Parts: sequence; structure tokens; C-alpha cells
Amino acid sequence: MFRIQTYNAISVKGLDRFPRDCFEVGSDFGHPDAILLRSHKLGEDEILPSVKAIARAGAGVNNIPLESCTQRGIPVFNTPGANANAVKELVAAGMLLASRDVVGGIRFVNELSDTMPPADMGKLLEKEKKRFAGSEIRGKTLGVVGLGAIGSKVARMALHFGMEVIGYDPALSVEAAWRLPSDVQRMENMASLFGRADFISLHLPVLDSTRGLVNADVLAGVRQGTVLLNFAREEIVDTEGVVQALEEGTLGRFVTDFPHPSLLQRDDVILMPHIGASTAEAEENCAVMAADQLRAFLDHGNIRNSVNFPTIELERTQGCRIAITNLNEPGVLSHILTLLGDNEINVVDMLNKSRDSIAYNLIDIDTAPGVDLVQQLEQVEGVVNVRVIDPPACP
Ligand SMILES: NC(=O)c1ccc[n+]([C@@H]2O[C@H](COP(=O)([O-])OP(=O)(O)OC[C@H]3O[C@@H](n4cnc5c(N)ncnc54)[C@H](O)[C@@H]3O)[C@@H](O)[C@H]2O)c1
Ligand SMILES: O=C(O)CC[C@@H](O)C(=O)O
Repeated sequence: MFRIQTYNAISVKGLDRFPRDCFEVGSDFGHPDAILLRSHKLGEDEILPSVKAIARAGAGVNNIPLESCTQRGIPVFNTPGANANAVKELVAAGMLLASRDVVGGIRFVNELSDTMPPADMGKLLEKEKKRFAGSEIRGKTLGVVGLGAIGSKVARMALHFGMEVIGYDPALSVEAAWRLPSDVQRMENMASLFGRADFISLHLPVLDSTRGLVNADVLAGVRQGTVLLNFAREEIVDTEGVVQALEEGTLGRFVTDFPHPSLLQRDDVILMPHIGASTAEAEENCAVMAADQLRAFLDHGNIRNSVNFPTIELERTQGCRIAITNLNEPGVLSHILTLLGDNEINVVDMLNKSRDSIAYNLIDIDTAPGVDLVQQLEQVEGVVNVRVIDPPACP
């Protein structure tokens, strides 16, 4: 029986991927085998020694202490692309709300008295509506920073709106490049994108290299009245720099999913409470994907969509499987195999993959290893952890 500790509201469709004959799911376990969460900021002290894996039902993993997870041999999973459409649709809403004063118009109408005669109301609306006029987004230029799962969808959507689209992504993967519409013009650096766009939408992760990336200096280079949209992460944008650019009028509007007190009550700011991924569809997609990845790991040791471990999938044959995480250094694997041979254990199948500082091995053996052998394996220099994975009881 595996125990899955959840944080945040996880879609029931995802939780249902864990058959209750083999998994307990709850929010308060003493010895969880795995953690499934959304935006909860996970403290190192919350990752108990029993935890074997962590899955983020979402894209960003900045709420998980990645480095210490890697050192402890804990794979961290995310769900690439599973909420991209939800974010894309909200970016479309953000661009439209920034171009037409829908918010001001709705507020104005709702503040009218319900005792006003209908004919008077009609006259007043016609007289006042010029205050809420805007402009169209067709023909304008959108700059997309970060052209991964979300950025590529946003780019495609903007082309459908009849916009020009320019993009910047210094780390674009080959897979992401294939997804990108050919009409998107590639910018060599962020400054040229910021200098050319009417709308700028951010879709990059928060990393040491991207924290505070959009600051007063960068914003000084935008065209008068540019709209900046941040549906990525708060830390990427320097709020003081944004307020300064709004005050100076270079930035026309700021639309963000990450409100800050200094942005409240401003007509040139549209604030949303981190709802980019808050659709039934996205929550379900993320939860199902995260749960399936956790199950594949707990049941078989297989790894798909990890942000710190290599991708590895070994078809299950028969017998017992051991999963070993070790430092990615010469000699560790041969030491492990020698120990198995010395204990007369026959290796039926095996796969070894590495990523940065760690390596991960799936080794199928014909006989279950005894406690002594597991201890010997754990003591091999460079071995981080050893798991014996029996064939799963639930299909
Ligand atoms: N508002 C929300 O609810 C919400 C929902 C989903 C994701 N997000 C955020 O959006 C981010 C992007 O999500 P995604 O699914 O598209 O991820 P992704 O990994 O598919 O794409 C991110 C892209 O950013 C690029 N990138 C990295 N550093 C860059 C830099 N310095 N400049 C420009 N591009 C850079 C990467 O090469 C990659 O192509 C996530 O990391 C998360 O923080 C927010
Ligand atoms: O879970 C959420 O609501 C937000 C998820 C989002 O920030 C992400 O990084 O995918």
C-alpha cells in the first residue's frame, strides 16, 4: 500500500487514478511515499524520509526545493503542457481587457441606480460610452518571451487574431521549435522584442537567471503605451520597475496573475488571483498526468516528465526490480553489478540513464534480494538510494 500526501485541491479525476486497494490518498500522513501538490510552497522539513517522489500538478516547480530533492534521490515531476490551453485563453482575455475598457464599463453600469427610469439609463449610457472606448488588437505586434508549451499556443492564438508575432527564447528545445508557427519572427535578444512590441506576454520559468529579468532598465526600452502581461511568475517582474514605467507612461497597462499590494487600485493595472490554470479541464489534465507519473514511478520505477531525473522506462518482465539512484561518477554501476554477481543474482534486464549529477538504474533480477544485499548496495560509495519494487498488486 502506497500513501500519497496531497496539498492544495487536486482534481478528483486525478485522485481516482490511484486504486484504493493499493493506495491511500490524504492530506495528513506520518509516512507518505509520495507528495502530490499544486502551488503549496513545500518546505524541506515537509519532505519526510519516507518520501520517494514528488509530483507537481502544473508546470512551474519553483515551490519545490529541487536541489535537495536531487541530492536525496527524490524525482520531482511536473505536467508539461497540461494547463497550457487554460493560460493561453486567459492571456487572450488579458489582451482584450487591456485594449477595451470592459472592466471600467462594467463597473460604471453596475454603479447606476436601479431606480433610474430605463429611458434615462439608455440616454446616459450612450452619452458616457466614449469613456470606455478602446482599440483593436488586430494588426498590433505581440512579443512572446518564452516559446514553450504556453508561449507557442499564445503565439498561434495571436496570429489567429491577426496580430504580428515576434518571439524570444534563448533555450528553445527542438520539440518546442517544431510546435511553433513559422510566422513567428525570432528575436535575437529581449531588448529588440521589448522595443518592437505593442503587447508583451511572459511565458518563461522563474530561475536564478530570470528573477527580476523584467526591470526598470528593460522597461525603459518599450514603446509608449505598451501592454505587459505576466502569466508566468511574480518573481520574473520587478514590481517597482513596472510602477515606475506606468507612472512615466511608457507602459500603458500591466496585466498580471500575481497581484502585489503596490499595484492595487490602479486603472492601468488588471490583477487576477493566479487563475491562469484554474479551469476544470486544466486541473483535471494536470492531476491525471501527475498521478499517472507517480504511479508509474511507485509501481515500476519508471520516470516520465521529471525535472531533475532522467526519463527512463523499462518494460516489466518478471521477478523483482531494484531501482538505484547514484552519483553520476565512474565505477559506481560496475560496483553494483559486481555485488549482485557475488550474491549469485542474475540480472534479467537493466537500463541506466543519467542527468547532470545523478544516474538512475532499473535492474530486473530473477531472485528477490535479501535485506543484507540491499544494505550492501546502499553502502556502495556513490549510491544515493535503493528501492526494491515488487510487482504491483493493482493493475
Ligand atoms: N499563471 C498560471 O497559472 C501558470 C500556469 C502554467 C504555467 N505558468 C508559468 O508559466 C511558465 C511557462 O510554462 P510552460 O508550460 O510554457 O513551460 P515550458 O517549459 O513549456 O516553456 C518555458 C519556455 O521558457 C523558455 N525560457 C527559459 N529561460 C528563458 C529566458 N531567459 N528568456 C526567454 N525564454 C526562456 C524555455 O526555453 C522554454 O521554452 C511556467 O514555468 C510557470 O511558471 C503559470
Ligand atoms: O495549480 C495552479 O492553479 C497553478 C499552476 C501554475 O502556476 C503552473 O505553474 O502550472
